[in-house]
Amino acid sequence: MASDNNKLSLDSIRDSLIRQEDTIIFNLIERIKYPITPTLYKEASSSSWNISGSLFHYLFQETEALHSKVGRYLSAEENPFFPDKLPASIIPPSKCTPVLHPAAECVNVNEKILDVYKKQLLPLFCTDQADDEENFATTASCDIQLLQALSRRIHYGKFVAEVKFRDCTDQYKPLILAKDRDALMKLLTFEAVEEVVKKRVAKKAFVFGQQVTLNIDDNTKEAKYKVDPSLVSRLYDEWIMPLTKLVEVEYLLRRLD
Ligand SMILES: O=C(O)C(=O)C[C@]1(C(=O)O)C=C[C@@H](O)C=C1
Repeated sequence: MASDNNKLSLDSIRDSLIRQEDTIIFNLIERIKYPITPTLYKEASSSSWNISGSLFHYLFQETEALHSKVGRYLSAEENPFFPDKLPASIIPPSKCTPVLHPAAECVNVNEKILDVYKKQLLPLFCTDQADDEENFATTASCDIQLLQALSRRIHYGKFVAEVKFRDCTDQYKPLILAKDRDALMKLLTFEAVEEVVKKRVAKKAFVFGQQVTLNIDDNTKEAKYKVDPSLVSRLYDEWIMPLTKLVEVEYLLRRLD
């Protein structure tokens, strides 16, 4: 969708952001089935595993390398976490006209996303602090899928910014030329939209995280949810939307290069 210039509108981009909420919430529910598993993220040098860095880092880098070979990062919607380590794609690039300005390639906030994920999000969502040795690989695979979904959503800010720039070039141009970050941030912010996003993701977390049973008596029991809806709302409020807006500003600042 985001590679089709004709269909580019703020509504279509927002529809995609809404659909991506489902992916993020389902991936979050999958990841928090497992405990935090701190050993996964520790340097493996002290263990008998023959790798440098942590097991999580090793699996993530190898996963990205494999995905790169089959063309994942040729898509403007995908942004690698380890851009310096990617092998070339065996698939040729698409012949479609790119939607984004070429400077989009320089905007990548994955380092920040990874830092926030390990230091703030995992401790917030995973209530069990233990290790689950039997599920190291499965847990790390869940991390990778969730991080890729978060990264895709946050970097979608480039498409949002492109549409806003095309729709209101006269308003954006002087602010870009003046490199006025604060004014750009103000112009691209829609507080009413953000309020709706926060409410909708909480409702989705509530609906997707319910225990579904066929027994009518179970409805009277106290409901248990797989993820706390208020935390999902906070995830969007404190991390996902601010980082999306950061991507929007960074993209706009380069839009006239
Ligand atoms: O929908 C937009 O206009 C966006 O820029 C996306 C988004 C978001 O991240 O959801 C970010 C900033 C706006 O204030 C509202 C929503």
